[in-house]
Amino acid sequence: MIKLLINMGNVSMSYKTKSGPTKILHDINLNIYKDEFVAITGPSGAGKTTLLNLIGLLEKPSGGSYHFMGQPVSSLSGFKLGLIRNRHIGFVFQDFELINDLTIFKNVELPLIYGGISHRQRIQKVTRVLTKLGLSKHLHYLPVQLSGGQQQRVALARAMVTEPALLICDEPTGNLDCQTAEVILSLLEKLHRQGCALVIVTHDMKVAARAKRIIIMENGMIISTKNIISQEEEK
Ligand SMILES: Nc1ncnc2c1ncn2[C@@H]1O[C@H](COP(=O)(O)OP(=O)(O)OP(=O)(O)O)[C@@H](O)[C@H]1O
Repeated sequence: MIKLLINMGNVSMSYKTKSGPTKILHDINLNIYKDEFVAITGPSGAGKTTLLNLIGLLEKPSGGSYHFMGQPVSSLSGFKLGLIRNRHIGFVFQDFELINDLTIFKNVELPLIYGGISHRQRIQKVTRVLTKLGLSKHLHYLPVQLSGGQQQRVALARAMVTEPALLICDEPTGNLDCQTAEVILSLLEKLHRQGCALVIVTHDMKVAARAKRIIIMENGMIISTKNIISQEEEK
């Protein structure tokens, strides 16, 4: 198993705008290892989601080098990136992003269908993960029939079902009340203890403080990195 999941060297990201290319991320240097729990925080517009999209292989950097599990991202095809995402990365978003006309079971089954997993194994895996998250009685419900916290647990189940090496969460508790947010955070921490690397974008410093390392962004740059265990400023 490769220990270094993410290796970014001087990564930049530009978007085309009417007035020409606009650089959103500058000189991002970042390593994330397989046993890490990292929070990314910073003001609105700092580039957190853009960085998360790069980490999660949803977009390719405009410059610099990015290796995911040792593989150079810029030279991989969209198809290959899709396979890596399906196999190794789970995503959880603020607004759950469940498919509203599919049952809970089918929502969670989807990444396994894309991954070519057999019908028998899919039933086992989906039932197991939904039971683990306390949703065994809701397999045939539609997302709208569940509370926000339950929907986020379904989203978490969908992200976990492929047993990814890395879980990427964009404001996972942003739409939840404190108590429900705590349930989701505890589940994420449990997943991390079981060996899944976590990267969370959050505005909430109480959420960020649960991580082992906090990365603070401003104006498209990483301005500081704080290691929570040693309380030591690295930069
Ligand atoms: N597709 C795009 N085209 C052009 N500009 C973009 C695009 N996506 C993001 N941006 C710009 O990049 C900057 C960073 O956006 P990003 O969403 O990464 O910030 P953020 O730190 O996640 O903000 P927030 O906390 O408000 O979600 C913003 O100025 C945004 O307008």
